[in-house]
Amino acid sequence: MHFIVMGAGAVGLYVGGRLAAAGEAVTLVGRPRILDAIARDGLRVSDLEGADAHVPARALRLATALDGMECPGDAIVLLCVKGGATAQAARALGAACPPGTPAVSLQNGVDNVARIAAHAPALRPIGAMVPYNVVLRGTHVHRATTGDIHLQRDPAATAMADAFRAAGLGTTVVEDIRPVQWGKLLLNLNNPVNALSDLPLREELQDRDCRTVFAALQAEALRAMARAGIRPAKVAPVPPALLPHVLRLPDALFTRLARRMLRIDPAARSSMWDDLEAGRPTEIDDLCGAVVRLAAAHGLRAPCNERMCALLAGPRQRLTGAQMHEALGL
Ligand SMILES: NC(=O)C1=CN([C@@H]2O[C@H](COP(=O)(O)OP(=O)(O)OC[C@H]3O[C@@H](n4cnc5c(N)ncnc54)[C@H](OP(=O)(O)O)[C@@H]3O)[C@@H](O)[C@H]2O)C=CC1
Ligand SMILES: CC(C)(CO)C(=O)C(=O)O
Repeated sequence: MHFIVMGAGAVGLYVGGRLAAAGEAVTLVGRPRILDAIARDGLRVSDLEGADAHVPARALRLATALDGMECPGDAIVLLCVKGGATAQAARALGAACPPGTPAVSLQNGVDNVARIAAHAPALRPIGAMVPYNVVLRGTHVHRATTGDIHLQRDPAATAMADAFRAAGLGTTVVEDIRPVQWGKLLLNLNNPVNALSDLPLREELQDRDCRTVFAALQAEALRAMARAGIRPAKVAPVPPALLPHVLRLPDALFTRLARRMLRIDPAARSSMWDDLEAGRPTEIDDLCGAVVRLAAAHGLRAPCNERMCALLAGPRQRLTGAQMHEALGL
């Protein structure tokens, strides 16, 4: 198997780095600002449980574009770009990879498999879900929370899951990835709250004002999902329907009940915080925007998610939980 990581950022470098450390053939396709440093220093891959490996640059193939690249017949693409970059990445992959090449979306949101199918119809898109947070600092990627990667069942998924597990990437193969992706989206509704708060995840989740904003976004999403007949899978230690209730608990009770949820590296922040800090477009439309669209398609409105989309569309803001309450009209 030859893994092509399309989008060498936090998730792509973590997954690709672990596979390469286990001896798998890995090509990283990414930006010069990241790949030049890896070409010089190699890649360090670590996790919350203490795994720590150095992958020398010679164990990786590094490419800034797919043009002219020989795509092996046994290639598996791991698509790790942000949702807004999926269409362009899929078109480049479709032009470079043999028909039928599996393209696994390790992205957040619920729309990327359809985007791959629309922009690269000859590839075989496979849905997946990455539950954990990854922190990228220079040439060091660190998994800052826990959980298993979930993969849609597919003829290619069994061998892929074996390779992932052998590399220390806990993996579960599921019959239907859609409910899992909707379950993850419920958790990702914290991304804009975390990004606006400008706090590390662990601190932000210990702030009740921030948690109640997160809960309001989730409550609207749960209502829309129920109306649409979507039953989100349990991705956190708490069942989806109970999440907003647990988030609204007073701090002391929440901290006691949600001990597993708070098992987060103190430095970890959401991927949306990374984007805001770097001045890049965020995935707000794939998260809150998806809730707004689902609600609208089923005769509902999701006003808090609508306002969150508007807040993230404007200039960079830093808001306390109380200020977010006011901005969302809570
Ligand atoms: N970070 C995290 O902890 C988690 C992230 N996710 C999800 O995983 C996905 C990836 O997130 P993350 O790893 O944080 O993203 P990053 O922004 O860290 O990495 C994506 C990288 O891909 C690059 N890129 C984009 N388009 C191309 C292209 N056509 N060719 C080569 N490189 C390209 C980007 O460059 P540039 O910025 O210049 O466009 C960027 O360096 C997202 O959907 C995210 O929501 C899921 C779980 C956890
Ligand atoms: C793991 C989680 C939910 C929060 O960090 C995430 O998916 C992200 O940052 O995008």
